[in-house]
Amino acid sequence: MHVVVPFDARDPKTRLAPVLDPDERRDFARAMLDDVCRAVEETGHEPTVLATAGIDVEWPVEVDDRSLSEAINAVLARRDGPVTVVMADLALTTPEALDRVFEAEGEVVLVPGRSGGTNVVLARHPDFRVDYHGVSIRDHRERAAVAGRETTSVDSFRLSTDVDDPSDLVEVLLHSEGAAAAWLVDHGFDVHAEDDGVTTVRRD
Ligand SMILES: Nc1nc2c(ncn2[C@@H]2O[C@H](COP(=O)(O)OP(=O)(O)OP(=O)(O)O)[C@@H](O)[C@H]2O)c(=O)[nH]1
Ligand SMILES: C[C@H](OP(=O)(O)O)C(=O)O
Repeated sequence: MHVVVPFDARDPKTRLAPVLDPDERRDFARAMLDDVCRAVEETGHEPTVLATAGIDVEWPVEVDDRSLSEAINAVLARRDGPVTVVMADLALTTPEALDRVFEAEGEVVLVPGRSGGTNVVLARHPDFRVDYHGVSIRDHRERAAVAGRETTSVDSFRLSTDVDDPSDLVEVLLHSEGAAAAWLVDHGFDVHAEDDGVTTVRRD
């Protein structure tokens, strides 16, 4: 299985700017990338990082500075067999969660992200192409349906939890033991219960 992990190496995780400065966002994004790639590796597949610029990681890196969808579609167009795309911000990923995707049947297997995104795509049909951003889960289902492809959804808390906004950091602290969670702890983040919900605080 060809497993691609797309990564914005230049200015990642801009939505975390309220709580992390640019260097911290890069470091935290890299920690999440490491967690995702390691989980992929533990399933027995080697991840390829599809990055917007050269980066130094333990896994093969392909550099493509086109938009996310263009870069992924170029991979889908040139590969013969099935391709899985796993987003690099799935800090709660485990090998077991990924195995559920690899074992799911269907020509197109999708894991929805919260708020309309598509966190994992397994494309077994050679004609399937992605269209990320906006309500991409709806767009991907519609594309598959129009083409008469069978779509399977995998319901996974771990894989549906992408880390986009500051409120998502609670999930990393509570449910991950990987590099991203360790990075947050090292940088003073902690879970904090308030009257109106659970959030994070950052201590000096
Ligand atoms: N190769 C590639 N990967 C991208 C690109 N844009 C985003 N990604 C990656 O695609 C995944 C999902 O993207 P987003 O959730 O929007 O992440 P992001 O762009 O780092 O975050 P924001 O700046 O907050 O939107 C993450 O793994 C990103 O690193 C791109 O233009 N090219
Ligand atoms: C790339 C995008 O990610 P989100 O912005 O939803 O996290 C999507 O899944 O379409």
